[in-house]
Amino acid sequence: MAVDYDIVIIGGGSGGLVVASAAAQLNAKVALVEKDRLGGDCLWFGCVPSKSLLHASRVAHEVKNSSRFGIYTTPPDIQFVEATGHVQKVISTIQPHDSPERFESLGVEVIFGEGQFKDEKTFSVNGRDLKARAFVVSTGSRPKVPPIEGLEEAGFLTNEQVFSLKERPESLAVIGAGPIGCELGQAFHRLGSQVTMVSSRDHILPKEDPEAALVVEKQLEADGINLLRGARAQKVEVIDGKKHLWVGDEEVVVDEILISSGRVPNVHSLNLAAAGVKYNEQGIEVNEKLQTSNNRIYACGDVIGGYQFTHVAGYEAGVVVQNALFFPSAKADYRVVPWATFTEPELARVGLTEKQARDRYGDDVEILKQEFADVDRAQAEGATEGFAKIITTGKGEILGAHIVGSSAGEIIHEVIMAMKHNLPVSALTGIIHIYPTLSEVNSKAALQLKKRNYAKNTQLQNTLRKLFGFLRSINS
Ligand SMILES: Cc1cc2nc3c(=O)[nH]c(=O)nc-3n(C[C@H](O)[C@H](O)[C@H](O)COP(=O)(O)OP(=O)(O)OC[C@H]3O[C@@H](n4cnc5c(N)ncnc54)[C@H](O)[C@@H]3O)c2cc1C
Ligand SMILES: NC(=O)c1ccc[n+]([C@@H]2O[C@H](COP(=O)([O-])OP(=O)(O)OC[C@H]3O[C@@H](n4cnc5c(N)ncnc54)[C@H](O)[C@@H]3O)[C@@H](O)[C@H]2O)c1
Repeated sequence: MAVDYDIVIIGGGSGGLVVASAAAQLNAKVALVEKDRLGGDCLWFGCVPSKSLLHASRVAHEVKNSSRFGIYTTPPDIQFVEATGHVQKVISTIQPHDSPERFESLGVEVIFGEGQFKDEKTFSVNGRDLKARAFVVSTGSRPKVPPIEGLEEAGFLTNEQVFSLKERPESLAVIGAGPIGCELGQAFHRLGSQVTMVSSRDHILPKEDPEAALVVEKQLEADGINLLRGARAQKVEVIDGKKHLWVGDEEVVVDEILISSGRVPNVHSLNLAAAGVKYNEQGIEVNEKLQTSNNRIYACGDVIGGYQFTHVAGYEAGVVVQNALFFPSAKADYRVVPWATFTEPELARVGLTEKQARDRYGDDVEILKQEFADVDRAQAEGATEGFAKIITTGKGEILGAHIVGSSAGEIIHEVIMAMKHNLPVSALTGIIHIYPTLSEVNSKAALQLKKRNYAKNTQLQNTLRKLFGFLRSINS
């Protein structure tokens, strides 16, 4: 039986919008179902507002600390509402790119509504039954709220409310020290809130290289953030308008609580069972072609768990477009997935950690670590905290990289390029780096393998010693 659409996409965020625009530009018949606004978390409550707020907070910090460069100012007068005004301005400048009008102009039928699967071949929304050759579920994720006694009654913020606050909370407890907690904790603290961060682990950013995460942790504490490690909030109570939070033996009294303790996939209202789509707590189960247990239905982005980043949702969307519109042969390849946490200093990563590398490659692992303090540009800018750590095999195959420091999220790209194209680490010393740039941290790290191998090669050293001796002896 004929169907109306080549592809019906459910969820118009980072993943769904890429599928929609690519499919429409390939002349497929496309419908996009969105329950709220196009743009998803990244535009409204995620990447865009968080990076805009972080920038404002970084400026405040720079002004406050400018005396180290001989620039004296009065303490900055931070108008919080104007800083969040900057955030909203950035969102509205970017938003037209994700607007219904733009997608309609590409030929996408945009349907606003929250629908459900009726059966294995039908998605029903606003009383209409949509039948398609393929469906894509890209409904994203939402904040996971931990079971803390009294939290619901006391009220709390998540990333969905925090960017539209009209007043700065004078004090803020941040529950969870992953990327959301660290980025927003630092931003609010630098904009004038007194921040207490509660980390269930002994260190912040537990998914990162521990040594690199420690550099960020030290900066958060140097900023003045009160970090409670290895602790969980148990109870909240509102007393005289303040939120009293019990964390182990400590009682923390704050104006607001921000929850940043992980994400849950948006699967529940879709009636996935009717479509034969399996899911678990992490999200929808997919194979490497991003097909669900119903091979006509694909899924991508946060809703499949895994790497929850905008650029990964976009990458997966590309795989889905190929497979859903044509023959399903493309496989998602996660060998080289980079990301960054945009605190100051930034922490960027690609590939394996030191531990993962040692688990897989045993003793055949080299750690090439270069401190920013030995990079001239870092000295010039007073940005000497941090390092680049490139992990390779003895022969120089790049297994991973962890850069913590100023602009780490930018600097890491040449390592990503080398790794993706299977270039050895020597490729990073084989190009001329502009002097003085922070990117020299990569070539300096990479050079260490060459030096280390030369230091081990006593035969070559002796040969060269003899050769130069001979050349000197015949030089008249
Ligand atoms: C505070 C914060 C900061 C972040 N910073 C970064 C960053 O700097 N870099 C980065 O790469 N990633 C960042 N992320 C992660 C990034 O936002 C997500 O990985 C990305 O948005 C996932 O894209 P997605 O398409 O899966 O979901 P989304 O972009 O969230 O899109 C899902 C869409 O589906 C819609 N939807 C949900 N349920 C239904 C339904 N039943 N029917 C119809 N529509 C539905 C939603 O309304 C939404 O529009 C951040 C996240 C947060 C929370
Ligand atoms: N710069 C970026 O790319 C960026 C920024 C923000 C978010 N993100 C994405 O969003 C995802 C979600 O971020 P997140 O920070 O919410 O989640 P996360 O899962 O990465 O970190 C949450 C942390 O909270 C801790 N935690 C859980 N319950 C707790 C409790 N009751 N008390 C104290 N700590 C508790 C967890 O152990 C964990 O370390 C990230 O994994 C990332 O993929 C990316």
